[in-house]
Amino acid sequence: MSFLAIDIGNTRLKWALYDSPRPGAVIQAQGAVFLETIDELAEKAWKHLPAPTSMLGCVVAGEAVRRRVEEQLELWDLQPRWVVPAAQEAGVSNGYDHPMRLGADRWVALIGARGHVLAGGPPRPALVVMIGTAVTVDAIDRDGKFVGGLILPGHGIMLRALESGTAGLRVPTGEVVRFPSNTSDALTSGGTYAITGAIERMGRHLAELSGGEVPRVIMTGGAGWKVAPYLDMPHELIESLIFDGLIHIQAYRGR
Ligand SMILES: Nc1ncnc2c1ncn2[C@@H]1O[C@H](COP(=O)(O)OP(=O)(O)O)[C@@H](O)[C@H]1O
Ligand SMILES: CC(C)(COP(=O)(O)O)[C@@H](O)C(=O)NCCC(=O)O
Ligand SMILES: [K+]
Repeated sequence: MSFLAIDIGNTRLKWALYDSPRPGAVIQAQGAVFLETIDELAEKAWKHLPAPTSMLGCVVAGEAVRRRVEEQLELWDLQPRWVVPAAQEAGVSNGYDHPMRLGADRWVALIGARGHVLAGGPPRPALVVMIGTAVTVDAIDRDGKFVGGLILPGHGIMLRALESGTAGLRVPTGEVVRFPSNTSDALTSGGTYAITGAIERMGRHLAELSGGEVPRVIMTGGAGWKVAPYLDMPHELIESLIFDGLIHIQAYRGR
């Protein structure tokens, strides 16, 4: 009863093969590839995998990319299935004005985070932070309702925007420091603190909404490890958050 989980972001496709579609399942194989090389999955990374019994994925990289991945999935006799954000799923409700317009990765991460919250004790509010191509900072209340979230440019996009919009900001990567005294450090620190500042602000908003209760902060995404050291609030890095969410959805649907 193996289960293939796939997360297609704007930069990379991440996949993991689990031994079952249930929380606590064990990863048998996993990988990540840049979108430029997704057409090689069937002949490379997936070639020698045991055929998965089922799959579920989330895509925010567009229809064309999704179709290219479905072609790779033809390697196996498998029905491709992709999460479509809804008004509710797996015990989480969606407060977006138009629930289907929420990024599927955000929706799945929220469901994964809710699973971690409930597994860890009594219900409490949580911030779900994803540091990928873009940065998202999503708030879920004590009752499991997604109440809203922020979208920011990721670090790479911030730098490219500054490079292309100015004459004098084309410099090597710098260090994150409190009082940058050169252009490289100013850009690197500016980007990092823009992200941590947004997280801290959303943390305050959610705590206020929750009568002062401090939310659990769960961070994920390819560049999460770069930002985490500068975040001045207790938090956890859970690399598998999206996969955890996909497993939750699959398990919930299969009950
Ligand atoms: N070894 C790495 N490979 C790819 N991206 C990396 C790596 N290390 C850090 N990153 C950062 O992670 C981001 C991609 O993260 P990811 O979660 O895969 O994004 P997305 O889900 O948007 O595709 C890149 O923008 C980059 O800044
Ligand atoms: C915000 C995102 C671009 C994040 O993408 P990512 O950084 O994971 O590649 C994606 O979740 C998306 O396209 N969302 C749709 C719009 C929304 O969530 O409101
Ligand atoms: K993502």
